Amino acid sequence: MTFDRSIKIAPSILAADFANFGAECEAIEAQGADWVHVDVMDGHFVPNITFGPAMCAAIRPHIKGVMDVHLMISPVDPYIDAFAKAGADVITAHVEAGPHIHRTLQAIRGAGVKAGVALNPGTPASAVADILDMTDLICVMTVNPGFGGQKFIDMTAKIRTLREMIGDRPIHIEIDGGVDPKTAPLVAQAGADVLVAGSAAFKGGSVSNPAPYGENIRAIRAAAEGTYA
Ligand SMILES: O=C(CO)[C@H](O)[C@H](O)COP(=O)(O)O
Repeated sequence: MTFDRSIKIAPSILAADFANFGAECEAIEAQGADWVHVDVMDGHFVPNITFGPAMCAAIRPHIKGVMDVHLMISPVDPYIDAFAKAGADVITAHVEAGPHIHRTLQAIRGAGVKAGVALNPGTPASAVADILDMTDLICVMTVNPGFGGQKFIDMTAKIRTLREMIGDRPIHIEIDGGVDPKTAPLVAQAGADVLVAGSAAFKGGSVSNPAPYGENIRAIRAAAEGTYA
């Protein structure tokens, strides 16, 4: 996985057909997704339960590109090896999920995986100031985590602060929650390069009618790149 700052669209399979994940991953990639985002929720750190490492391992053969695993779980450390073995390219843990984010990031990189750290809307940019050199991605939550389809919370000031703090380090800024063609330009202009989109990416389409996925992804990308009419 090489680093670049171009806009990457990462559809969240939280909005896909839960009975058909393998085919959904293939369809969304064929329609232009750059990364596939997998939202792991435990019913403890967030009030919803989704899937675990076995599901990630099952969909891995259906994803050609980056499998981006967002852990909304606490504790995190006992599960890192399982998600790494499942084939994650990026594993992101929340800074709020425990007292030892430094140890968690070390463990993720130690497993040979890119290490991401996520910030809830109520957590300031300063929470990652001392861990930048061990971080490959900062996920700025623009909803309170737990569910898809929520209203976008404006975190553009935080994104700008993070971009300044990062300087020339090779760290992605990922935005997660309520990203659509209206909100994508705000976060891209502020300095984000990875845009997670669930509802806005999958809306109107299906495995048997995937063309809307492509239209949705092209609209979000064009908006982020400043060409959306
Ligand atoms: O992490 C998440 C929720 O915790 C989802 O990835 C996020 O909400 C994306 O869904 P949508 O684009 O529908 O808001």
